[in-house]
Amino acid sequence: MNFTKMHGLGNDFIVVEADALPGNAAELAVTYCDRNFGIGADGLVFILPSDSADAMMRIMNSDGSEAEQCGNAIRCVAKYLYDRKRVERAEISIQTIGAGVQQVQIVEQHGNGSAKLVKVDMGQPILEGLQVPTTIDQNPVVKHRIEADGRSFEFTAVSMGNPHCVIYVEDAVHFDLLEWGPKLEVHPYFPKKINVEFATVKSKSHIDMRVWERGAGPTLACGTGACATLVSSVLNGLTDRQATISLKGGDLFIEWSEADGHVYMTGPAEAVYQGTFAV
Ligand SMILES: N[C@@H](CCC[C@H](N)C(=O)O)C(=O)O
Repeated sequence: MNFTKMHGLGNDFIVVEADALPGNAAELAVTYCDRNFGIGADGLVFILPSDSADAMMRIMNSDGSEAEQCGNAIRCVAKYLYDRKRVERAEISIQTIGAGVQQVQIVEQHGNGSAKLVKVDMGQPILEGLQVPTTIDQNPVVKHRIEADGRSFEFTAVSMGNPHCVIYVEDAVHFDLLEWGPKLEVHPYFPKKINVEFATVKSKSHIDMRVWERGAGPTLACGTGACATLVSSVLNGLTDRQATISLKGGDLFIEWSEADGHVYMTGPAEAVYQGTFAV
């Protein structure tokens, strides 16, 4: 199988174009996402035919679980389709499992010649607690207390098609992600587990964020996590509706539009190399 290694801000993927999802997709993800015995990646992404969009994206986390949506991967898929002229327009539609068909735009990066950014209409966030899903019947779930291993946090729950729990801490950059991420990911509040974002608001338009991803662990960036963090920060009265989210791998620009209630994410996507692997 041919693959292209791609990343969005260091959140990296093995990207494969195929006619159908292989029956052993989960096993392939575990094998080839392994950073020592495989190619190494946070996820295995399939670009498949779609009846309702230019293409369909399906993503397996590095532990083999399937995610409903992935913000950094959708930018990579759009860039792949554009660069290979599979779609000869700057507006590309991509079908996802958890967030329907999303519109993606390839945009010029201001003041940087031919470099391109990718802007995605990530749709409306889901805020009903039971829909995120959490076990909490509230809408929205904001500043809700959660206890893990003797420590207590406050979280806000947001789904961008996939579930997120946003927690504000004093210093997200130096926060002990490896200790608290895995404990919160599997908390009983979250029937489908959860992606955990630790955030520090620097100003009304700037947030530092670090992420522990469901099924992948600590990654350098999370697009849906950045969207969830901005939505949470607006709900908590901490920021404006537009902000730069600084992740370990770089910055994403996120806007929660007042006009249509959709979240828009803008950031880079890069291809690194190509290869083949055995199925
Ligand atoms: N890195 C992603 C999210 C990937 C899926 C996630 N681990 C999940 O299981 O929901 C992003 O950029 O959004």
